[in-house]
Amino acid sequence: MSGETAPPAAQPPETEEERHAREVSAAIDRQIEADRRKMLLERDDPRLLILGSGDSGKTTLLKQMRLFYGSGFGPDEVEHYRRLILENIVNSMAAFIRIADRLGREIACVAEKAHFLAYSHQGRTILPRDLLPVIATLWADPAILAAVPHGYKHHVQETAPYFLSRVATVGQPNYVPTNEDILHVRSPTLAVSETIFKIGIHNYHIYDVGGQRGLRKQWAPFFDNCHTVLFVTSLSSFDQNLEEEDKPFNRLQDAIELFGGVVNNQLLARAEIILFLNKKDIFEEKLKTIKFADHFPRYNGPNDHENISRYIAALYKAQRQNAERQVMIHRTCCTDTRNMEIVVARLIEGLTRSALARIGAL
Ligand SMILES: Nc1nc2c(ncn2[C@@H]2O[C@H](COP(=O)(O)OP(=O)(O)OP(=O)(O)O)[C@@H](O)[C@H]2O)c(=O)[nH]1
Ligand SMILES: [Mg+2]
Repeated sequence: MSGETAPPAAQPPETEEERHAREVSAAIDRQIEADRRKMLLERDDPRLLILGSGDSGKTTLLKQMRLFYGSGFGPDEVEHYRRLILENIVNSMAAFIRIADRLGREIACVAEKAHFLAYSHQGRTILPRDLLPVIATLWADPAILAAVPHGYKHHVQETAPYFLSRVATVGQPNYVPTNEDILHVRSPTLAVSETIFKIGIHNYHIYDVGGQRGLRKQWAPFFDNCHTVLFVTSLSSFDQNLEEEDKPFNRLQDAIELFGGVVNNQLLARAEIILFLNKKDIFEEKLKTIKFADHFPRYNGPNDHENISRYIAALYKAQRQNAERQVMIHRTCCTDTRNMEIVVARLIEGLTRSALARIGAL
């Protein structure tokens, strides 16, 4: 052996096809590496799931967060909400007329009733000018006002009086809904949405789901990697039944059982659980005329909101199989920006602390 190494055999030149394959493979490797880096970077982003039954205020909570941390509502969205407000006005007035009729209450403004009933809003994006005083007159009619407290039994949107009482203004063709109006619009969520806010050093990923019974099977894929569940529930639903069911089923009871499924779910075992007892404004108003014990006969305390909201909180907490599991509770009115500013600021402060602890920065 001379110790010399033989020169490497000459490589045949790369064909056009091989060069193309090599470039494609390198591009795939680069993409995989970019995805891996993105995943590592995003792995510690706080992920929040807003869960709860339909109409409890989940999307309204998200709207408040968008006002505080996002860029608010763009012109197309505002226009979308303007149209929904008009639909809400027409549908709820039609429902109140039906309820007044069913109650045997005679509507005094006969001509306005006939005018309204002859109107069809289908395919329209504005209300005719002559309809605005008609609706305003009907809204002041004692028979319609008597129908309002019965609206919830007939699934009329709770925020209907907010818009009906301002029909002369919000019904104008050039009306631009305010943020407060937008917070009051009901538009059921049908598919899960993701919103990302940059707050401090973190990108918060927030998922808003549809809470109606038929939509809850969409939730589970989002349980993996969820850091925090914001479970939104309506205090005021204690005297209401679910809309979608054939048999009457109490909405508060449904929400409590739904909470049990979430708090005991193994995939969420490490997630923080924050419970929002929402719609405290409607709740307090209802308790002036409705006895809680008529709907929850086991309750034998006074009919006041402090005692009853404590009782309702205990019903939720009793769902935990692990009694050590922490559940932070906020009593909220999600349509009230001043109330929510404080609640959301405190929430984000806590979540930021948890997020920093997760990456070992605390
Ligand atoms: N008065 C009052 N109304 C509220 C409150 N929170 C939400 N609402 C209203 O309740 C209605 C339902 O709220 P959403 O946020 O759409 O409910 P959701 O939980 O997202 O409902 P789904 O999308 O069907 O699951 C809207 O008209 C809101 O304006 C509250 O605290 N007080
Ligand atoms: Mg929603």
